[in-house]
Amino acid sequence: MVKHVRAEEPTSIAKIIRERRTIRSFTNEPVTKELIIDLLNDAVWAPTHGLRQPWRFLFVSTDEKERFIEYLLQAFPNDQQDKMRTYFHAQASAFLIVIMSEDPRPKQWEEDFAASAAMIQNFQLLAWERKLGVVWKTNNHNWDPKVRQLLGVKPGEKIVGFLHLGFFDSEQIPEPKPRTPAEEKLTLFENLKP
Ligand SMILES: Cc1cc2nc3c(=O)[nH]c(=O)nc-3n(C[C@H](O)[C@H](O)[C@H](O)COP(=O)(O)O)c2cc1C
Repeated sequence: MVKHVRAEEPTSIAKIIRERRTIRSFTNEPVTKELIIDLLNDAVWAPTHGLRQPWRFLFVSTDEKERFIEYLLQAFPNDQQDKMRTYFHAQASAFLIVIMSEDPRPKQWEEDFAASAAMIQNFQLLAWERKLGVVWKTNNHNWDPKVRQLLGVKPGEKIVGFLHLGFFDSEQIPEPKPRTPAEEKLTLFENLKP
């Protein structure tokens, strides 16, 4: 019988899950569509109820970044454009926008949102393995009708993640933010007091 004992060394999956950090500063190495398609073709093996695969993607490569930022700035008031230009330039080398189709049925909506999040985490872990850093951004502009329109997000769709991407320097990985041990959030049935 297989015993489910903890290995002396973390498995490679546990290692990557623990080591992955949100990365906010990137090198100049360009991010190409070939790499992103490769990563996404693994990430989409996430669980998805009813095999609905509710996601689609908009990718902006490093080569297109400058033109994309100027395009997107149209959505922002004049007095915010300089700030947003600096922000987008400084905080991404490329962008991947994950768009989910919104099922009007609440159960299916939740399942689809959960599947999209699982797929994004797959992507983040796969990217980490290739030294491609990710910040999963949920800034207010993800809900802005002007941003949605410029990005071709249709009624009945939502932006789940505006991912800022770029290669990272292994010497400059942020310190981990320790997690609460699961035991502190775990109730054993023997102690359950409803
Ligand atoms: C759904 C979601 C939304 C997030 N939105 C943002 C965001 O808008 N801006 C940001 O800087 N980080 C964002 N993050 C990244 C978290 O801040 C980050 O995961 C957290 O600080 C823990 O750091 P770590 O990923 O390095 O462990 C988001 C993460 C998730 C899962």
